[in-house]
Amino acid sequence: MTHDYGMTFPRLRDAAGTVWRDYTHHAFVEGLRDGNLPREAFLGYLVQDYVFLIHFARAWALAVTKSETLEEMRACAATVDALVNDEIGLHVKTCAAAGLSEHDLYNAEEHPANLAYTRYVLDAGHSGDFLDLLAALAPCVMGYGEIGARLGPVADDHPYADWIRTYAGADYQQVCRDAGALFDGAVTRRLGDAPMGTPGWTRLCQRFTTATRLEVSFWDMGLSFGG
Ligand SMILES: Cc1ncc(CN)c(N)n1
Repeated sequence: MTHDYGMTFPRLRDAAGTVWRDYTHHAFVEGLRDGNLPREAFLGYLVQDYVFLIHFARAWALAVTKSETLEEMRACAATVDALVNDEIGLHVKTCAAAGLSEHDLYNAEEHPANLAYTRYVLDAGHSGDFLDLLAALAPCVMGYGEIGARLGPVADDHPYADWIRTYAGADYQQVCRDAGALFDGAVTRRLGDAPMGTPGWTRLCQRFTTATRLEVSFWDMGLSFGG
């Protein structure tokens, strides 16, 4: 499946092998698709995902500081904005309907799977360079883009219509295309026109695949809330 998320992303996705499918076709995702995911699993996941997005936005803010060009800074800053001002609105609205305030969400205790993922991404940025960080960030952005595109469009009475529409929607798909263009430009700038085969490329593949595995663990965590 291709959604015009640039050239770098599909190469890293292919290098990740079956782990990518484990993530994008996980039982949790299939439960969202057919509507049979238990509500407790969804809400437990959503609370954790709110906290995830807070730390994920911190990681994109770190990417602003690791940028080498104004164009890179602007693209990373726009992603911080999309996370804390758009995507998170889904979580706030859905959880409010279930009786949870944003204060409750912000102060929720982090599940170890959540902690492992977000701190891995932040560490990729602290211990590595801009590309290390982008490679760790990419599975999150583009994976949900692929999932949303596959699960949408959806009927109004689907139990997970809001979630699916958020990721299938034009705004989120644009975030994915912008991130893909950012990634392509950053790779060309730092690794040249033929990045595959460079030592830097091998590291990117490792970062991307590890972050994808952490996405699988995140869905596993979500299912564990289902009782
Ligand atoms: C764990 C996770 N991964 C990705 C996304 C999509 N931004 C998300 N909300 N949560």
